[in-house]
Amino acid sequence: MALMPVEEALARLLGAAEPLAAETVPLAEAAGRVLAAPVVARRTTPGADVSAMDGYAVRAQDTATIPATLRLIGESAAGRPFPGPVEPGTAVRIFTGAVLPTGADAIVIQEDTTRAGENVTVNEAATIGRHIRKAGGDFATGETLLAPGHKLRARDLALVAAADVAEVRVARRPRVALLSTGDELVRPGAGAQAHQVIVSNIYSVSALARGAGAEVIDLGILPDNMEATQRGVRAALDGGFDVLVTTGGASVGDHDLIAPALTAQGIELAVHKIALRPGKPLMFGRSSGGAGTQVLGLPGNPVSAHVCALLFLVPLLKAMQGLAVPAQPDLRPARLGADVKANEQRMDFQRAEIIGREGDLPVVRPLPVQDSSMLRNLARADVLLVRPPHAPAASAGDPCEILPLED
Ligand SMILES: Nc1nc2c(c(=O)[nH]1)N[C@H]1C(S)=C(S)[C@@H](COP(=O)(O)OP(=O)(O)OC[C@H]3O[C@@H](n4cnc5c(N)ncnc54)[C@H](O)[C@@H]3O)O[C@H]1N2
Ligand code: MOO
Repeated sequence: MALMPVEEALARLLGAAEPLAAETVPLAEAAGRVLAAPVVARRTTPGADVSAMDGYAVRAQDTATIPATLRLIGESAAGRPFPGPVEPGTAVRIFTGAVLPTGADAIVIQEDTTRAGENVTVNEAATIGRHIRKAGGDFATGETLLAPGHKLRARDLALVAAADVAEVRVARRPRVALLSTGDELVRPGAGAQAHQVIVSNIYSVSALARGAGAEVIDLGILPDNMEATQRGVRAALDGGFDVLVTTGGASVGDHDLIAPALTAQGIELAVHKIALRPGKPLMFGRSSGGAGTQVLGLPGNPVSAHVCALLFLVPLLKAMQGLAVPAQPDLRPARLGADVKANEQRMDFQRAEIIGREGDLPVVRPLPVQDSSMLRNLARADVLLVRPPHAPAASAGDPCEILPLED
């Protein structure tokens, strides 16, 4: 059976992504949020010419012949400017960040002076503008500092604050609900027996979603019966979430109920089964009623769920917040550190380790176990080695592509 290419599935998913409404948040809560409006400076910074060093504000021409002894007439400290002008033959004691007094055109650092009471002797000639930060040298009132679609990083927050902007317009956080399915599933620490399986994939999937800016709510585990699955899915769709992520029950077995349950809720699956390993049973649809929840059905196998969340959920959440998202998986160049076999029709994301570097490129080698239920190698992997559909066999040293595992 021909499976949908990963690129097409991603294009359908991102094509259905609608931008979230904007909200205003105080700067202290804005880290990691995506701007919905530009940040425009509300002040010029520095607000005046200021000293960059501790020393003396002088007229440079007074120091043309050294040593030059000047009369101290006052002090300019940060927040307490000196009121009067610096006349010829005088100097003002000044500290880092303090406003340059009128008349002065240079700073002499204190290491280059000798102080004697009310006089200061300058031992190094000053040049005009030396150690002075000009007014507006950083930015000026009315300048656009950050554009919409920009994710606020720690350093941006300092810039926004310095621009006298106390709150920012950002995209609302996507609200994501997680629904696990499977009679065999129990919570970690709840005394799982041999025939049971511990719910693991939701922890990695929620961490990825939170890392992409979402608020995540775990709606629990549904048993493998149609009625309960229908009820659970309906309740989740009524919850007003932006995205519903289901895990498990995505494949073709008798107990794989997610696709029929979604269909019964009127959701048309725009994606169902893709040319991806791990992650073939991935499905995606959008509920037409209410909040228009996007539904992403992830396979139960925890490696498959994680890879699908990286490839699909993370870009979807970013796009909803207004971030620019590549139309294709964001692959990076690398070199093979081992021979690899020819690939079949599914794009293959193999857990791999970085074993060295060749020039700028990492050299990567697939880990020996690629089973999509095995978590130790996923945790151990440095990257995913990507093998395109129908790629021929390749040798150590050949170019290849990788997908970073953490954002
Ligand atoms: N005849 C076929 N069988 C299967 C196919 C196929 O095409 N034809 N596809 C296989 C592929 S590929 C995958 S991947 C799996 C995924 O199937 P499901 O999404 O239906 O997942 P389940 O059957 O519910 O579970 C699979 C496996 O994962 C465990 N699981 C489920 N949920 C969780 C969870 N929240 N945390 C940890 N582990 C979980 C579950 O116990 C199973 O062991 O189907 C293949 N079969
Ligand atoms: O594609 Mo499944 O995800 O092989 O394990």
